[in-house]
Amino acid sequence: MIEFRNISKTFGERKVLDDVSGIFEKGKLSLIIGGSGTGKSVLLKCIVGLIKPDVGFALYDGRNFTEGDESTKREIRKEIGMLFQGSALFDSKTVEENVRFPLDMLTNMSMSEKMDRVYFCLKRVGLEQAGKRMPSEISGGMKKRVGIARAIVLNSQYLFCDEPNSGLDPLTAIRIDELIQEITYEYQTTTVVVTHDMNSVMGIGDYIMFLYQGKKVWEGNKNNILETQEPALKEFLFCSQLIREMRK
Ligand SMILES: Nc1ncnc2c1ncn2[C@@H]1O[C@H](COP(=O)(O)OP(=O)(O)OP(=O)(O)O)[C@@H](O)[C@H]1O
Repeated sequence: MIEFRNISKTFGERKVLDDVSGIFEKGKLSLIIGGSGTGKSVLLKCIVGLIKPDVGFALYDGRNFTEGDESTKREIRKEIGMLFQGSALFDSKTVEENVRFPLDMLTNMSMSEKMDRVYFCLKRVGLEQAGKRMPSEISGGMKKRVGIARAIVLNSQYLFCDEPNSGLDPLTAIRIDELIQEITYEYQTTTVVVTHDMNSVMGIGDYIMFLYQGKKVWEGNKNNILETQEPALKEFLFCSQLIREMRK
């Protein structure tokens, strides 16, 4: 479980996050949603330690990641897996080497132990045949799968995914969501997804936090989101003609 309290962040004159608190539970998929520029990525970065908030902190199963000592932070960092926007694979490394990278950097495992783990993870995402290929030789959906394999290779307790569906066709996007959902339930990870994608909101949102102008203005889940009376969330949800027609 990740709990974060009172997170605020200002860049120059602009308050990008204003006193945001919340809880992401273990074994569940938590989504951060909202329009462009509302602070979703900055919140994610504050929680994973890439940006230091002006105020507030994040607790990882009770351990303070924002204000804790270096050894606590190092311990938590090893338990975090990240799927970056655009997959962020190393173009000059094979699929297998990309997935192995965190093991090379952060463990003392032998090469055969590492390769066992790499192929276990590649198999889990359906890519055990693609280990020797280069990122340029595989599709966008496969790249996301490689990114997921790399994110879980350290047996991550906490999985963060920044726009995992961006640039994918709708069917591939749903397959990636399903894979993230399966992994969350199977390995009981605390999973956090930043997304705009309405299919994701309705398909995998065990918990949903809606940000508007840097504030959390609604929280709930996929089963009650369509009944919201929050004006900014209604505008976000029902902005497309298709969704308005479906709602009728
Ligand atoms: N390092 C930074 N320095 C200055 N301003 C920043 C920095 N990072 C983000 N911002 C600003 O903070 C605001 C929120 O950005 P953020 O990336 O969190 O938005 P977002 O909700 O993730 O949007 P999108 O969905 O478009 O990615 C934006 O106005 C952005 O320009």
